[in-house]
Amino acid sequence: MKVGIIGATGYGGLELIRFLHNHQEVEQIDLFTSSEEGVVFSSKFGHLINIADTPLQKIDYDALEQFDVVFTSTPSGVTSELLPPLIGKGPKLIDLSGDFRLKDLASYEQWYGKKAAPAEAIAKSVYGLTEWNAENVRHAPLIANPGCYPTAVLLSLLPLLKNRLIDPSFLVVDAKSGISGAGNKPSQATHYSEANDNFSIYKTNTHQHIPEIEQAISMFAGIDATISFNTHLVPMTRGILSTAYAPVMPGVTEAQLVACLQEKYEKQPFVRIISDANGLATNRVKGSNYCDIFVKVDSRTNRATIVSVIDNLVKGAAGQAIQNMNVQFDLPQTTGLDVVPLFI
Ligand SMILES: NC(=O)C1=CN([C@@H]2O[C@H](COP(=O)(O)OP(=O)(O)OC[C@H]3O[C@@H](n4cnc5c(N)ncnc54)[C@H](OP(=O)(O)O)[C@@H]3O)[C@@H](O)[C@H]2O)C=CC1
Ligand SMILES: CC(=O)N[C@@H](CCC(=O)OP(=O)(O)O)C(=O)O
Repeated sequence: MKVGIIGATGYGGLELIRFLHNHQEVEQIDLFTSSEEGVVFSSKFGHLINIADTPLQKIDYDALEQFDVVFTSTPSGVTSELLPPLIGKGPKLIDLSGDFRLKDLASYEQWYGKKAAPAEAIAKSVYGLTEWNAENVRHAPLIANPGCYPTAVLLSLLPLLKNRLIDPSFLVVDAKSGISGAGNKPSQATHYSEANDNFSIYKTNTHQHIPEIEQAISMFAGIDATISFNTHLVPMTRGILSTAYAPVMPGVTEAQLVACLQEKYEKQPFVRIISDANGLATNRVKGSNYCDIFVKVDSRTNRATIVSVIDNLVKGAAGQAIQNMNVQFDLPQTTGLDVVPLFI
């Protein structure tokens, strides 16, 4: 397979290269840039010497049409303009940004504060939450790869919501992310002296992933839910830990919640249901495509505590994107992604 990556110099792009390099069906990886044409990639990223010694190429439609797959890992507002002319032209398109996730254009413009992609292009995109949408992913010309937080939140909540085991009218999600979630562009919030030894809430009640999570709950669980969702910055590089709270439906036991999650994911290679929360931490999945999930009912409040962890750059971005590529090319989902988490 011949693969192109636009946004290769970003964190998502670097993770795509790391996994695609070890993917046995990928024989060529070309790297594209909007700002550093001609720069030899390994001269910029020394850890890739003898691995990616090719020059960065200018983004060019004729060149892009020759690939089997084009990944885009660019800031929001870029692919809404860049990708529509390429849809159906040859390569499968897998977009890591939020530009094609929301089916409602007004919602995108409200939450992202940017102009939405053309309606016809959005209509052709398929939401790439692999464990829930593989059949549609297989045939899609354009995959909207899910956001990092929505991946962690949805994988843990959807089975319980779909089976009506928890009450969707009171869903509270408290999520925390490592700093690489903000990408490679420095900012005040990610400045070492302000992020290190600190813990902060951000985008309070206004995070752009709220409509994405609500849309997916409607799409996959058939429920119109309104969630409380907040995000926090943790002084670590990678990882997301999401803690959700929801009332348990009358008569439902903890054992039923666990069984529901186990049944949904028993044949899915990347989702693991954990029986003991002790040790449930981002380092269990660091560098890997795993999502680990734990559920426990608080018998005093009759509310369930539902916890999930992912690596934001892998299952939350590049790993899931390659998992979707594997589905599209009828390869085992684990191809190129079968790595042991780093842990330390
Ligand atoms: N970081 C994460 O954990 C996650 C990120 N995402 C999403 O994935 C996308 C990429 O994220 P991330 O890798 O962190 O971002 P980065 O900021 O690290 O990298 C983005 C890259 O996009 C390229 N770029 C910037 N502007 C343009 C443009 N106008 N046209 C083409 N390319 C451009 C840049 O490369 P160059 O200058 O060489 O063109 C840059 O290196 C974002 O939309 C992000 O929201 C999704 C899930 C998780
Ligand atoms: C820590 C941090 O800043 N994380 C980013 C993740 C953004 C992201 O992944 O953006 P899209 O999915 O919307 O493209 C954030 O919370 O906005």
